[in-house]
Amino acid sequence: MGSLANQTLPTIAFSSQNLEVGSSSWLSTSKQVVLALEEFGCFIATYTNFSPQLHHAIFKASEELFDLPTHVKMLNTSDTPSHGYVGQEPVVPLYEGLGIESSTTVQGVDRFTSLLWPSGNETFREAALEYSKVVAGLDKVVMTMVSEVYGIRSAYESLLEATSYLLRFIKYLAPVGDEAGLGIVPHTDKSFTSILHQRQVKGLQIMTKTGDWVGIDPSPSDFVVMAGDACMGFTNGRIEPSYHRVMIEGSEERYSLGVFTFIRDVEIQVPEELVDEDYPLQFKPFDNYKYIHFYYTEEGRRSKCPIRAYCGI
Ligand SMILES: O=C(O)CCC(=O)C(=O)O
Ligand SMILES: [Fe+2]
Repeated sequence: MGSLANQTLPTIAFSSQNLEVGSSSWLSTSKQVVLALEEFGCFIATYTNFSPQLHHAIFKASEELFDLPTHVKMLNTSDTPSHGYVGQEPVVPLYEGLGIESSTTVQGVDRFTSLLWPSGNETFREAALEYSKVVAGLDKVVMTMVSEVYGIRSAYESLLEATSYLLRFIKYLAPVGDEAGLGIVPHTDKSFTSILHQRQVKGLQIMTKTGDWVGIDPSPSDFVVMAGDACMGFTNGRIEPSYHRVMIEGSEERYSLGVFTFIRDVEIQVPEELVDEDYPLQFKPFDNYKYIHFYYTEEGRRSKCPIRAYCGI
């Protein structure tokens, strides 16, 4: 238990062949997606719509962002915990992150860019918007597949309309000394879904149902697609969120990116199709953002399964 297992997560390729909704390869990929999410809460997606140019552009933009003085980065504030600038935290001293809310919209990206670069930064702006849109496209494909397999397309489509995207830029310092350093504590995301992308330096680890940590190697075309706590509340417990952490080794800084989806202004409710004898109703309707605030209370922090503590039946 707790060791680093020599195991790999399922890898699923998303190419022009299986992206055609309703085609036979789309259906078989959908089943693979659901199996992977039910077993691991996540999987590795290789996405052909993602170009190496965009990979380079977004990480160059990230370096430029982190090179700004700390007092400028701290301008990135938010009403929602962990959505704005986080850095120099005693529990995770290697971690630094910034977030763009509504990052698939011109307004969201413009607001962030002009706050940090008052005289503008066109290359950053373009890379952030393009990256968010491409990754949001992958998220939509994945969740449409899940909703098709579960027979809940219309329930998912209502949530899709209310989806808000948060793009987080993350940087970890190299640990001092030879020991691996904790980059981010073991946790599940408070999101509906999360899509992570890493550059060069590995560090992301996922816990399997047998309690082993599995490391995920970075690749320029790979994304880690994860279910968050809100997805468990929607799927009536069928898909459990992925428990993960970051351990940093070696002398290189690590850069990663996360696109997190959250459902805004409408309550997440278990579709009636997902309630049966095997899965009696497990969650009351809940608000994704109120849930985040609950998580940051004493009770939320102490709870072993905060989503059940918040709205479990
Ligand atoms: O840096 C990573 O790869 C993971 C980040 C993460 O888990 C998070 O921001 O919630
Ligand atoms: Fe996470």
